Amino acid sequence: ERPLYKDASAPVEARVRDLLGRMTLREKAAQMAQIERTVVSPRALAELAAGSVLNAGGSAPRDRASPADWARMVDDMQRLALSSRLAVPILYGTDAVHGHNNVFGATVFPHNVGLGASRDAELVRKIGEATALEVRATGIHWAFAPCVAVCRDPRWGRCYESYSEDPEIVRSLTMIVTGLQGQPPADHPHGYPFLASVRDNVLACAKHFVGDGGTYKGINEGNAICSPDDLERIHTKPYPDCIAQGVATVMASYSQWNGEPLHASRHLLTDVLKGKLGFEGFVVSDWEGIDRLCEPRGSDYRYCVAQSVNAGMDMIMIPHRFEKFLEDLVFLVETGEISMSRIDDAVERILRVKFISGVFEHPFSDPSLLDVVGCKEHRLLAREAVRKSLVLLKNGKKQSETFLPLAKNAKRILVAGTHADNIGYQCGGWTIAWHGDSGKITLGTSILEAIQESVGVETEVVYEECPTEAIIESGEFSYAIVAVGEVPYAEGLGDRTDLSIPFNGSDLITRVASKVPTLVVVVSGRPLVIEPQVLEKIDALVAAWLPGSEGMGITDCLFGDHDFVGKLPVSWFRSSDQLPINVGDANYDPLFPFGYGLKMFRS
Ligand SMILES: OC[C@@H]1[C@@H](O)[C@H](O)[C@@H](O)c2nc(CNc3ccccc3)cn21
Repeated sequence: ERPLYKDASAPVEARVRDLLGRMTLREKAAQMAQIERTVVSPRALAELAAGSVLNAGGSAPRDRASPADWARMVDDMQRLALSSRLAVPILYGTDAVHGHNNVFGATVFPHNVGLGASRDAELVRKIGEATALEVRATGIHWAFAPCVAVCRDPRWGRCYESYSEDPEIVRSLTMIVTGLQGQPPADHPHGYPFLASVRDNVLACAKHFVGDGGTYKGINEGNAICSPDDLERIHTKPYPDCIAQGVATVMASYSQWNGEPLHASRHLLTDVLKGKLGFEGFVVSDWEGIDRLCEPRGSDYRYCVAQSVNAGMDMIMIPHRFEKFLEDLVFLVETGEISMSRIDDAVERILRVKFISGVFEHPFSDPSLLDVVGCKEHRLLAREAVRKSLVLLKNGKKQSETFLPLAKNAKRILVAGTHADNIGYQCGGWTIAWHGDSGKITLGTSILEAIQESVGVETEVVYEECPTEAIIESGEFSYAIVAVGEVPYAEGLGDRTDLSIPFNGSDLITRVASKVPTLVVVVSGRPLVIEPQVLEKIDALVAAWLPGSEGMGITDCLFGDHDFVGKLPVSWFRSSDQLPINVGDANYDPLFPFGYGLKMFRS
């Protein structure tokens, strides 16, 4: 008769125990494996029954794949998994970290640093809801979000993935977990994974546990050197809030704490996260995260597997060497280096998440959701998020005068700069490609397009990415908007000690502002150096962070339809040699302090 684990009316823990009891050691080891979509095969899913699949940043069924292409791909994989001996469905995971950013045409929301400037937990929850729907539309069950790093040094290439340098802001914005997963009932058991609706919600992943944003000099995958108190007070701080919301998974950090790699830290993964904080979901490694436990990377894989699994790692994001992983893990258990009780704990956690996720009852995608990807309602939400993320840093050269709002019916305006007409630049990393890209990489509205859309018919908009002196001088412009900033980057590619405005942005600003009243919009993942002699020349300055696809959110404020509400979530340093500089430091002397943000209108 029907095995208990297939009975949806049975208690989850009974289903877990029943299924676990039926599994061979190899099947248990396979459940602990997460493989990349390009190594999926009938052997991997139907024969060996791998537990999970992911796509790396930028890895898609094809160029500009449609939501239906994505859903078909995931459903095909699921069909293979369901043909395995015990028919345990896979969980498919993806980095939907600012919308469903791998998918062409999906709504691209502001990156976390901009949401930190909004300080709006309810907005962030709604973004989670919208993102969950767009992810579900493509048949995907699990988002590797939110990143709850507390970035303490903006030289870090992942600074923009952090909501703030202030752990309290990060904590409040963990509300995205409730958006992604749904709201747990009041009596939901503490620490237990939760998913409200298999149709509308996706599993979340709090990452990267712990101290990813606290490494020395912001070096990516580096070493966080701090006391246990500081680790808890700053970096661990957001995790209890994620756990209280029923977060289903936690991803381990590539970084080390006082020299100990997180991927091999029994103290932090087991004693703290699972013990003290009571986390009952599962811990997943980062990409080849266990390989980094030996030198050369992955050379002694058996050692890497033993160290991480014994530390409390439950699922390994391998992502390619699946059969090597299987072989090593089975060997380690058979030789007693890893106990069967540790394996059972890991597999119980994985099965628990699969049962509460509803994937056993609803293993396939819901085609009725397909039109939700990039829908108008979500784009309006993203536009609202952009508005609320902007920080007004200067408005007028003298105390009395104000420069913004800009006139919509000006005779002639100059729009200039590398970031004025570039969707890729305004989306930043983790968009379509892993480290992002330049140009029309997805659907959206550039700053220039938003300006053209916002001004009156009589207004002439002159766009020059890099205007000549002649154009600047002869143009008779009412005012100029200069959009400059950083090109997209991800992870270590974004580690930088020179935080001046790239492409000689400061020179362009000076050339234009010397002749024309000028607003500067900075599009970046972090504060950039603005020299005093440059700052004094410009009439207004707006930090736009990495706003994503909805450029209209910027002009909504520039032209006065909405006031600015954003406040700096990070300290705006004067120069890189001040770093690290965080609110609360002694001799705190930023150009603009944490929490700073002007309004246009007297409220
Ligand atoms: O995309 C999966 C994960 C992502 O969720 C993590 O936040 C991030 O740390 C992450 N990085 C990679 C790939 N990293 C990598 C770095 C250098 C060379 C090749 C891959 C994958 N992932």
